Amino acid sequence: MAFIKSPKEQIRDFSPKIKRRRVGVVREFPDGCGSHVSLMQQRKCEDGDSDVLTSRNFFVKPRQSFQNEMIASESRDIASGDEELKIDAAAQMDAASFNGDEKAIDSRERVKLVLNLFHQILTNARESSSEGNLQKCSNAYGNDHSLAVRRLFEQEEWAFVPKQIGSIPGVEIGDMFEWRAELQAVGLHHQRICGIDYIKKDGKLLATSIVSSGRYEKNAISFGTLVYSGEGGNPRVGSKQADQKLERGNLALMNSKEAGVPIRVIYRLRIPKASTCIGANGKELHKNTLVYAGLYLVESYSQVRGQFGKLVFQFVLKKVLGQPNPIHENFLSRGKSSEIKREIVCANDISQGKENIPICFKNGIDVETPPKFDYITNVICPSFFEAPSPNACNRITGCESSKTSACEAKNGGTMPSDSTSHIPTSSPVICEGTSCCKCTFCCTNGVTQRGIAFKLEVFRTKFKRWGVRSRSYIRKGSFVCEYIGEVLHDKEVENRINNSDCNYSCEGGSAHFLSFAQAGTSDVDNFTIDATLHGNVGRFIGHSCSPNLRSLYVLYDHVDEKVPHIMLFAMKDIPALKELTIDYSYTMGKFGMLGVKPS
Ligand SMILES: C[S@@+](CC[C@H](N)C(=O)[O-])C[C@H]1O[C@@H](n2cnc3c(N)ncnc32)[C@H](O)[C@@H]1O
Repeated sequence: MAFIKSPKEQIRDFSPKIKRRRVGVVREFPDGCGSHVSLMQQRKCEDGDSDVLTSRNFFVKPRQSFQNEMIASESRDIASGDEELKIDAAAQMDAASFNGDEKAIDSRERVKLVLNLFHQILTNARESSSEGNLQKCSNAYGNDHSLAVRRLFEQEEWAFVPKQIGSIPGVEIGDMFEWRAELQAVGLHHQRICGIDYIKKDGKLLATSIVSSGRYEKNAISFGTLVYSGEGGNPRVGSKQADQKLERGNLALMNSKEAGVPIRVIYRLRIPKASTCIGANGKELHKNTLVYAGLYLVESYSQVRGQFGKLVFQFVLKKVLGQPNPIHENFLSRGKSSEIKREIVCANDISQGKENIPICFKNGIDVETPPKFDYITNVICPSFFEAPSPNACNRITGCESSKTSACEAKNGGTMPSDSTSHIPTSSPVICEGTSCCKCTFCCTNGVTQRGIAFKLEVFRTKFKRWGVRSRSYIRKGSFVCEYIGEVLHDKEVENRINNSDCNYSCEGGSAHFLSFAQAGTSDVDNFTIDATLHGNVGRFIGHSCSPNLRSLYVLYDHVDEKVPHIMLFAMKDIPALKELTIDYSYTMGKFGMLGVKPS
């Protein structure tokens, strides 16, 4: 478990360096929540998270065998006359034949790399298609996706994952894909057209994975249960109307039921036009997205008369318990209007064009309209605060890595980020590349400076007024938003609350303060961010005892650790439409939210 810290390390990371003087306001959160969080509870919060970045061994497959399998596998999709023969050849290749040199690669990184390579190859192939190359190859291999997968495995032998039963290392529940070829590239499902994939083990066909595409009669109604129609005899996918036979995929599913073998299930979602998702490859996905939903067991099967009067196999699959839902189930329901559609959009963009991505306001509960406040995208510093001039930085010529740069030195010798996220770090403050670096935007360390990258929306909750959620899947570690408002001395906040008119007591008792204490500061130097009158989407983020966001202190436009930017990051993978929450308590991440008690 790469990033789970020992209790000692957590104390070092999170405990305030100074004892903080309390200001005269009271934190407000549900009973039993938000009070002192013990270390064990903190650990539980973090442990509850699936740590997908565990290293596993990865084996390299010999070139000859994977090529045979690819040829057999693709031949089946292209459906030639001697299909049966080739299927058997493919099925005989099972996970056991997977031998070769051993190479330790982090499995999650491997999956990301494979997808990147796949897209790179696809792009290159498309670019060269003007010269007619792609056309020629497309004809030979099926289409450009097949070609890209094939080239990927030819060029990068290690990338090939043979057909196997069970989870694929590095692929997580909720991972999203745009094309079937991507499933093939990462080893989730090797069939490009057929919904059922299988292997032959000890002379028996066993299903490895299925893609529920909704092209057959029965649709998924929930992630817990999938009613899946067998293959064959479906004119909608080009075959002749006929009774389905207990052979190939159908036989494999039946055998898997008898053997109690788990099957990977991939759903094709019907994502409403207005929403977006971020796929495992970091791309924004729109509709027909494929999502990996986890392992399922065939519970029963039967033969029923289908809509064309022919016999159809129906398999009922149940999700293996203990696995999370990959995404909001509304995406599965079709035909009837979902909760999401019934919501009224109160404002299309509360940021009024100030954010990269519009932030809309939705209310499906009552007739309340959005509260009024001034939307800002930069913290407002008090008049007495003078942005200190950054320390001399030796990274002045551009993006080349320099072990001695001020940023790296401040981050303990490394940059704790890749191009989209910050990895957990023991450094209390992350230095992202100050203005002196002159490479703020091209460096991978400029994660938060690029602004909000997910389609966030403010929505009406049942019990705590407004909350924030994302319409897209957020991967663990991703930057979500900054908490923005006016930076004030605690004393000033206290005054504002005591002398407040409606501004600090209206909005149903909601308060919008976030206070932080820093090492080496005196009481006089304690600051609070007040987002009551001026703020951003962060002011609507609710409290939870098991939050999905955490804060990190980030410096980029100055180096004054007293007033860092408070950046909120996903501490776990967050399915689309799940409410985003932070822990308001003081003990997590050295900051706390102060709320006014509702009258
Ligand atoms: C930063 S605001 C969050 C946005 C707020 N819900 C709103 O409608 O503006 C903090 C306030 O939200 C409410 N709140 C946040 N999380 C809550 C929770 N888990 N249970 C009840 N109220 C909560 C409290 O009124 C708190 O003072």
